[in-house]
Amino acid sequence: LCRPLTKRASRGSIDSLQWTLGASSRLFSSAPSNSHDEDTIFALSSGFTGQQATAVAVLRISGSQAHHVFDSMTKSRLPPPRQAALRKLYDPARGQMLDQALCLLFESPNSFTGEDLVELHCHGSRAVVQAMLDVLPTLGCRLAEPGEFTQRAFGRGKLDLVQVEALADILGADTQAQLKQALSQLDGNLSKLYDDWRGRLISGLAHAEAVIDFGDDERLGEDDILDDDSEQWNVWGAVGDNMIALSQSMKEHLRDERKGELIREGVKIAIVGPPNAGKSSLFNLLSKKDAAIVSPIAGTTRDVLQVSMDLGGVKCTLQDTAGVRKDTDDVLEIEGIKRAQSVAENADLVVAMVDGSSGADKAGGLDAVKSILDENKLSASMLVMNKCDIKDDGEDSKGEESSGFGNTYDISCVTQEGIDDFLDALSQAVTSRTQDDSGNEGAVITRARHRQHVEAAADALERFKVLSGQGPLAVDMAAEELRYAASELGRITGAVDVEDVLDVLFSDFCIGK
Ligand SMILES: Nc1nc2c(ncn2[C@@H]2O[C@H](COP(=O)(O)OP(=O)(O)OP(=O)(O)O)[C@@H](O)[C@H]2O)c(=O)[nH]1
Ligand SMILES: [K+]
Ligand SMILES: [Mg+2]
Repeated sequence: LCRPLTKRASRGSIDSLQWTLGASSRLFSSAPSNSHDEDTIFALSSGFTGQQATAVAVLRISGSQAHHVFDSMTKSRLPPPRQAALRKLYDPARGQMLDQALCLLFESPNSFTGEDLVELHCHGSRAVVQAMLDVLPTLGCRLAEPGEFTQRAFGRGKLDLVQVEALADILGADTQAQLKQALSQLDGNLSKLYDDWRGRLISGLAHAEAVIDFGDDERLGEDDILDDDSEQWNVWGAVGDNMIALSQSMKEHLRDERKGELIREGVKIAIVGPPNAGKSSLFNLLSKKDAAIVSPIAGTTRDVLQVSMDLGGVKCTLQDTAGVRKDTDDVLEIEGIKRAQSVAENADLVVAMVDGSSGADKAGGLDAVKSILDENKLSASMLVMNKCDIKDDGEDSKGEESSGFGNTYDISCVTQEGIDDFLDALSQAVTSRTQDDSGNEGAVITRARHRQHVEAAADALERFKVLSGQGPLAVDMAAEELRYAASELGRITGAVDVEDVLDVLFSDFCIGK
């Protein structure tokens, strides 16, 4: 943990967090402490564009010398911890006043980093910020690497890895749903679930260690061990049942339709349909931007366009695609269709749009859309019949070909007829894909990284299930699966530590007596 972050990530702390989290979790495990980590660091923690002044600029100083650094800049006594105090700040070498700032002092371990920490709420002008950045390095501290404050918080156990991720998500949140989810994760909801599961695995493992080390004649809770039905020694007993129940919980946790990940990453909505259906018109209408070119020429859109939008508090990525036709030799068009198909395949929600006006080839349009969607995508899609403003009254806009699609909506991008209803339905579809009605209190998987580890742990428990039925000779191997599952969960929160097993062994089973 204590090695410096790469200089590649130099654009501020969020970038570096992303980079760090993308790297191997081993980075966080148990690197030895070095002098780099003992440095007292400082950084401008509030946003500063470098162009425009802000009312306030917050500088943070963290490390063993933080209070000393602050002390040397003021000519009055240090304020008590956690109490805001107005102080004049000086360059001690020249005696020149730098600013008058609101100052906050935190004492280790009760600070964000867990170290002694000082926050200076200065005036946010370029001159003040520059003066502070010039003077601080002369006082025995150095500029922090991106993300280094958070890295120290992790190293001192103030945050676990899942909470570090949550912090990055809070800083990157665009929508209320993202924010709510990240705040719940920072609060420790997800960590608690994984820690709890890991605790159960370690207990199970401790039981196995006991059986292995002392043999089953040690009477490790005789009732648990004797299997009534078979009248054989069942080495796992209730512990085995507990592990199997745990594997059920994990499987349920994984059956979440990626709701948490969808909230975090955004719901991908693809608009697909034949040329000239009005896809780009709808794209512009929904995104309230003139982002896509609209024209009566079929084949106007070639590339995939996308915009982010907020639908009912959920982040969505709306994608416009090239028109799809079944029979074409045009190389450019074929490439466009290929891209449209790939966008549809990767979308969480497909809006299939055809020209529903009188005289339009609806059957051909619907047929073309069907040719690029698989059955699941098709049945979950929303079918939009556009241009209802130029449709004869009473004419049924859709024919038999619309069977297989999801609900149908008649709209006009020109008169905006039917748009409100369609938008409501779209919002609802997005919400139903992201709302967690399991009552899980926010303990949902938010990243593929979590999913991978939980899946690996669940797989290990499946193997445990088989091995645990194979009697005393397989205890070793079954225990190994529990160990593996526990370490996979430990990797999620960054807490892998084998000593736990021994701790539980002696505290839970009292074998030493
Ligand atoms: N009357 C009427 N015309 C529409 C409506 N929506 C779009 N149009 C017109 O239909 C034509 C095609 O619209 P686009 O939005 O470019 O259609 P597209 O599906 O993106 O077309 P490609 O990108 O070429 O596949 C344009 O002339 C639009 O002005 C509508 O609801 N009613
Ligand atoms: K067009
Ligand atoms: Mg278009």
